[in-house]
Amino acid sequence: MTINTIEGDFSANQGRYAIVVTRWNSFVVDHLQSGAIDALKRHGISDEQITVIKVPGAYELPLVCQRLADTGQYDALIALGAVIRGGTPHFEYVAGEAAGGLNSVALTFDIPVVFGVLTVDSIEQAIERSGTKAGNKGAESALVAIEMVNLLTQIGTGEAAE
Ligand SMILES: Nc1c(NC[C@H](O)[C@H](O)[C@H](O)CO)[nH]c(=O)[nH]c1=O
Ligand SMILES: CC(=O)[C@@H](O)COP(=O)(O)O
Repeated sequence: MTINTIEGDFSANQGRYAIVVTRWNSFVVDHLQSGAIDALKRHGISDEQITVIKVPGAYELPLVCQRLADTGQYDALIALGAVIRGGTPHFEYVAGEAAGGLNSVALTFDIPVVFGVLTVDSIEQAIERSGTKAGNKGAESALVAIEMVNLLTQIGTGEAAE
């Protein structure tokens, strides 16, 4: 007996991708954005399939992603930002609300919302994760988006099984 396996792949360059990018900490987030775009295009996604939206900070990501998801015009959202801990508990609130809000959008609108928001303790950690020795979380997020679009396409809506 062969076990049925369903998994996303990178063979199909389908889908419409919105990359939602914060202006906060642009010195690293801009590198996340370029990494994400490069990864999408290296996997066959065309310029016409990509839309970039700029928001003030990570706290604004969920609302804008909610509005984008509600349009029905995108197959995946990639949320990119960098929340860098300072001297007060503000980090916890910004990072926590961004993560929770983005997950809520994904579940509410049945759309992949990839969490590409760095949550780090220092600028050095942010730099390491935006294209230097710890990779580029923007590029990684783009690959997650492609895989999820293909996976969910394969799973379907379940209507056909009824
Ligand atoms: N400190 C960081 C912020 N703070 C700003 C908030 O995201 C938000 O724009 C403001 O509270 C107004 O609603 N944002 C980041 O993305 N990264 C930070 O390190
Ligand atoms: C993540 C933040 O909001 C943080 O950068 C703010 O810094 P501080 O906690 O020193 O006000």
